[in-house]
Amino acid sequence: MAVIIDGKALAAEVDQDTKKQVDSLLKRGLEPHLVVILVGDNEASQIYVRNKSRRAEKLGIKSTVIKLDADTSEQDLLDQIEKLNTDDSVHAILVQMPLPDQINEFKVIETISPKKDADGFNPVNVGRLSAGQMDHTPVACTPKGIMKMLEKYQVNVDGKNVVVVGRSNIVGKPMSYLLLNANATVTVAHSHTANLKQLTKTADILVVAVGKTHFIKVQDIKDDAVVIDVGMDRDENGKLTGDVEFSSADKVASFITPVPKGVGPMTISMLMQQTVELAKWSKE
Ligand SMILES: Nc1nc2c(c(=O)[nH]1)N[C@@H](CN(C=O)c1ccc(C(=O)N[C@@H](CCC(=O)O)C(=O)O)cc1)CN2
Repeated sequence: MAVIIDGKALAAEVDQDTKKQVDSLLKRGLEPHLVVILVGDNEASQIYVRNKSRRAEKLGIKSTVIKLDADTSEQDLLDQIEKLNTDDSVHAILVQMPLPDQINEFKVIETISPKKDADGFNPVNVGRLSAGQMDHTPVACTPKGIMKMLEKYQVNVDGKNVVVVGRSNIVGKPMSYLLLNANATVTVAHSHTANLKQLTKTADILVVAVGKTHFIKVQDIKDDAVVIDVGMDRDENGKLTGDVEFSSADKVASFITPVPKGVGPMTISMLMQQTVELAKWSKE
């Protein structure tokens, strides 16, 4: 039976450390400030944004939520971001994804100052990450949280064959760069990959981020593989499930993340940690 990687417990540990750092910054007169922009009324996004601002409050981080109507124009959103870029009291800016169709996601990400890029999605920061320049570089929070999990559970990635299934800008691509920077041999698979399930079966570490309930089953996993499930899907009964069929996968894996309480909780904790880092870097 696999060891279950407890994302909720680890997130609480990260938060404790973040709180200590916030307390010490507050003593020096620096109040980290995160601004989250939510466009529209996507139900899940509203919950995530609420959770982000509650967590920030709990840790002593100032958080401001800007809510914009679903029909907000791209230009209005870009203008709003430009204003925040020049506001010295703001250290971190995040635009909640997904965005309504009339708004070009890339233009939005490109407009956020790389120095205030809470999500690490700006192309300058993605470029730095891909070049292995990790110092003072914000990184996408979900992959960053996964690296933290692997470290905590002493999973050595150096020289391991890692297969990342999914090539999104939020998870798959930054995940592959982080693993490559840590000396893993990384293959990124996606919907056009030939013989995908044969490939996943070769992975020492398998990261799955495809958004399809139980896409990976026990027969697709190598014995003793480490399985990281980034999926957050709903099954036919509306129950939250992952991309991996946990009930069978945990019989062959050495380590596995559950859904919920696996990768998800780490995302917000890493966001809080990154907000504090951006505040610190702004004074260096
Ligand atoms: N600008 C961004 N937008 C989005 C991101 C992101 O990192 N930056 N990621 C996701 C949503 N997300 C944070 O924004 C997020 C999703 C899920 C969780 C989480 O803790 N999940 C829980 C279960 C929650 C539930 O019951 O529904 C878990 O897995 O245990 C945190 C953050 C897309 N947009």
